[in-house]
Amino acid sequence: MSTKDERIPTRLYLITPPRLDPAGFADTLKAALDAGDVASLQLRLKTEAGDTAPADELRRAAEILMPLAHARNVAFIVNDSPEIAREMGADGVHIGQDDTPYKEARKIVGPDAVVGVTCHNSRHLAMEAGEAGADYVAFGAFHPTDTKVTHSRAEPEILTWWSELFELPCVAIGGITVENAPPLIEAGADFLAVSAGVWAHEKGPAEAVRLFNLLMNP
Ligand SMILES: Cc1ncc(COP(=O)(O)OP(=O)(O)O)c(N)n1
Ligand SMILES: Cc1nc(C(=O)O)sc1CCOP(=O)(O)O
Ligand SMILES: [Mg+2]
Repeated sequence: MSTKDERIPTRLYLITPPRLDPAGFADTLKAALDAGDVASLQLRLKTEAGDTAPADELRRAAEILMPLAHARNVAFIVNDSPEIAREMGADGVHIGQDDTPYKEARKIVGPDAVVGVTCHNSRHLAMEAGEAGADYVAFGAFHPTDTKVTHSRAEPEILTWWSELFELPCVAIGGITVENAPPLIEAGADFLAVSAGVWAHEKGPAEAVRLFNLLMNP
């Protein structure tokens, strides 16, 4: 088992606000991505009812936002839709337990794309996803969140358990802020997936990205 000092530093995985005007959001995104290291950006657009946004909305947002991410060496992940991920040339897709099943998603996006899977607080779901070929497993929610209605609560121990047993990266998600992030980093999260903790930070998204990076690369 590697000690904390030997570990590869945890990195930031940004998740877009669920509703946005891509042209109006572009400058905010550029400032956030220029403020520090960001591993990936997930395009997660939802209707008011919480369903996946219509395909044309996903397409337009990807057309505008993906080049900004790629210009800064930030991977662009599409949430929910492997078809849009493939069509737009995204770096991958994130699927939950109620989305396209892993095998089907992998067939659509191909062997070289990233496929991430929601595993809630389940060791079983994570081992199943890893066994199937997922590129990362996501555990959550670690804290209360207004961004998504959640039914599972994960504890930092699941990150330590995973990191000590498996090479596959693990992502922590759910209500993560600069203030509550340190125990998740310590526990072994390879990535912190954050939405409101960055976009709604009181000092602005760029400062939030800077502060998260201070935690991850002290
Ligand atoms: C990195 C990451 N982890 C978990 C989720 C949640 O996915 P899902 O359960 O499919 O819920 P929605 O995000 O689609 O509402 C995620 N998107 N990203
Ligand atoms: C998209 C998502 N999935 C979760 C899970 O528990 O699987 S929690 C969540 C919301 C993430 O946004 P914020 O950083 O604003 O809490
Ligand atoms: Mg989903």
